[in-house]
Amino acid sequence: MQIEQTTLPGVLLLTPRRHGDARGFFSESWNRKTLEEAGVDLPEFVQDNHSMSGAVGTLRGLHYQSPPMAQGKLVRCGRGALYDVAVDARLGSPTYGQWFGAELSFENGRQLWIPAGFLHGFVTREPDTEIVYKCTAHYSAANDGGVRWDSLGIDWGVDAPVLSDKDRDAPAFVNWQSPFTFEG
Ligand SMILES: Cc1cn([C@H]2C[C@H](O)[C@@H](COP(=O)(O)OP(=O)(O)O[C@H]3O[C@H](C)C(=O)[C@H](O)[C@H]3O)O2)c(=O)[nH]c1=O
Repeated sequence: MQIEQTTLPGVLLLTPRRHGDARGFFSESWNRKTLEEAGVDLPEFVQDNHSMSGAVGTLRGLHYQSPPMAQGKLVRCGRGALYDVAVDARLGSPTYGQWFGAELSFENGRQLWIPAGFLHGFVTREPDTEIVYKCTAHYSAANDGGVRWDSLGIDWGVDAPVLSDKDRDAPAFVNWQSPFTFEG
């Protein structure tokens, strides 16, 4: 397991080992013990999500769930490729409003750990891209929220993404009141 810090303390890039052979490969995509032995202690996961986006340039985000249903997410790409982004939304954080992005793909096998208190979004780089991710809290429509994808200067690599109506109508970051506070 390769573990990399990012420019946002708390957000980690994880790359599980792949065992290749003539058939292809095998990889333990999630193993709590492996991470704990490497000094990474993630919260309990209670829900797995899986979405597929057909068109290149489909952008889902920037999303969050407000407390007490805030979600940490361990994100990976099951098919295709995507650019995954986390934004620090914790009021009082030294990195408040800062973002980090990484390409996650079937080929590179990389995963992004995004703690609760961060916005999450991604844009697809290949057709029929599938994202799978583990969440530390169950879905709660009442706590579901979003911030406009283009209101933080994020370099998504796309000018006119495919968006849901919800994402198209989301508030700009500057006009949004974060429900999260930095706890050191
Ligand atoms: C998130 C979620 C959605 N749904 C239902 C609600 C809607 O009927 C339908 C599509 O939901 P939505 O348009 O919110 O899906 P995404 O745009 O992919 O949203 C997700 O994408 C970003 C990148 C995230 O990190 C979040 O997990 C989530 O906000 O699935 C559920 O039944 N359970 C769920 O956990």
